[in-house]
Amino acid sequence: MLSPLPNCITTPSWWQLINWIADPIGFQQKYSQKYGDIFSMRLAGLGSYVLIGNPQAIQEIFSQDSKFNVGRGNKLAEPLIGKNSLMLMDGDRHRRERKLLMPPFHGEKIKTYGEQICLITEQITNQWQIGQTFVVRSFTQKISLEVILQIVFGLSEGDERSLTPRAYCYKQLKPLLTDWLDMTDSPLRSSMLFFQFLQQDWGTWTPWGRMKQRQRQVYDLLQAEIEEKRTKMNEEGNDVLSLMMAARDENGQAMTDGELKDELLTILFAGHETTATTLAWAFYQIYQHPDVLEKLQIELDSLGENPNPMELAQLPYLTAVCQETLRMYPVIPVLFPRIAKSPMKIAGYEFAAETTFMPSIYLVHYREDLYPNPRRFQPERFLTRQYSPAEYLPFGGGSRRCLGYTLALLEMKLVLAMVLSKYQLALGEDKPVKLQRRGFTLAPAGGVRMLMVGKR
Ligand code: HEM
Repeated sequence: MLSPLPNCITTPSWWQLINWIADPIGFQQKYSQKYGDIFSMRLAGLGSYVLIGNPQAIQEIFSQDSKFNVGRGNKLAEPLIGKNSLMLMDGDRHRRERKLLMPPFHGEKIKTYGEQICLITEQITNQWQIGQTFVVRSFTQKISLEVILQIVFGLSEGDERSLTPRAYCYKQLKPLLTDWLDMTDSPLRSSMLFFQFLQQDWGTWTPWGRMKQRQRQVYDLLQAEIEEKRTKMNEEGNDVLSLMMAARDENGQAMTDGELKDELLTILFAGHETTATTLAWAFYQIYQHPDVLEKLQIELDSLGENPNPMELAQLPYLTAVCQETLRMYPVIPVLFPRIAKSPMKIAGYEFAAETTFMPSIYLVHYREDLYPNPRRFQPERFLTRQYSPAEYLPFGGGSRRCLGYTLALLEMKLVLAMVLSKYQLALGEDKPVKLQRRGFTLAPAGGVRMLMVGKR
């Protein structure tokens, strides 16, 4: 017999939704203390979700991937990334699309991006002045946007004197994208993503109208860029867009312009904020722990001057610092919702078809039994213990595992390595930095203020 959903939160569903939007971490802390590592919430207008912080149950979900629909559960993101996004696909279509998109993000290809990431970091940090304070999240956001524009979209400033169509597109896209993403930079402004009644396009005097206007402008620029690239298909093409345009599925079909544009936006949304925010947290933790900073600098110095990016990426302590940052600060606190296609048993409970499960990265990453003193930043734990995919899941798992995790990790390591080996920085403020919702992600409120003390 089917059981009712386990451990249902009893407050009204509209109240649960408001609390989920305002503070998803506080929400999960409160109810996991009350109900344990599996409980159910009801979000008004969105439905019921079973939140799971139990690694065995998550392992059961990962190992039965094909029994869930995931794309359908990501419907909330459709107004931002378009209906042709990988994130909204299921079944064979999802498998085919992932196969098309995967090669530029893995294997040999990824190695070629290292030099470019180092160059971008150098160009942006060269602008720092001694004695200057800056918001570290704005700086990491500049880097990660530049990485996406150059490596994924294949755009760059080019020659200032002769503004080519590509350089024009780059110049227009940069402020437009930043502006667009900043439209959901607080819980209140993010609420339009969750409440359908706020999604009214009544021109530029409504927040949603402004959002849609920016989106149309971005789509027009991307369309122009795709057409321009198509005329030069034989000449260039080390960027992800060129590789996507050249890719063919097993029936010899190329991606349509609509698919290309939606996938570019998906990559932008999935890859830009996430990496920038995680890097900001890494700086925050490293500069709060002088012993961690010292160990990192000794490790980096051991490679001598101008080390190869791939050597940097393999440093064990630097890797552990990135892993620990991703553990403590999951930018997306829960994985994509998994909707059961048919009745199923998870963790001993019988669930009906259409039950939606949300594996919680946050709940797993703060388990005392896996991570003793979970509130303490301790990179060493990753040097002494191995974690299974259901015990450590910053990039999700199974067939939906983050497409860009190799690029994200490479970018994190190289940016940290470049900055820590060249500059002396300090935190600009003593007070603890809190988490704040930014769209679908969680970011440091205020962005982490830092001071440029000098060069090393
Ligand atoms: C620190 C940075 C990042 C974090 C923490 C992160 C995390 C995640 C998580 C948790 C998921 C959901 C997985 C699941 O439900 O099982 C995901 C999916 C995804 N990520 Fe990332 N991500 C990061 C960077 C990136 C980058 C740089 C890109 C691309 C350049 C990217 C592209 C994607 C895509 C396309 C998906 C959807 C995959 C699918 O539906 O098949 N992410 N990411």
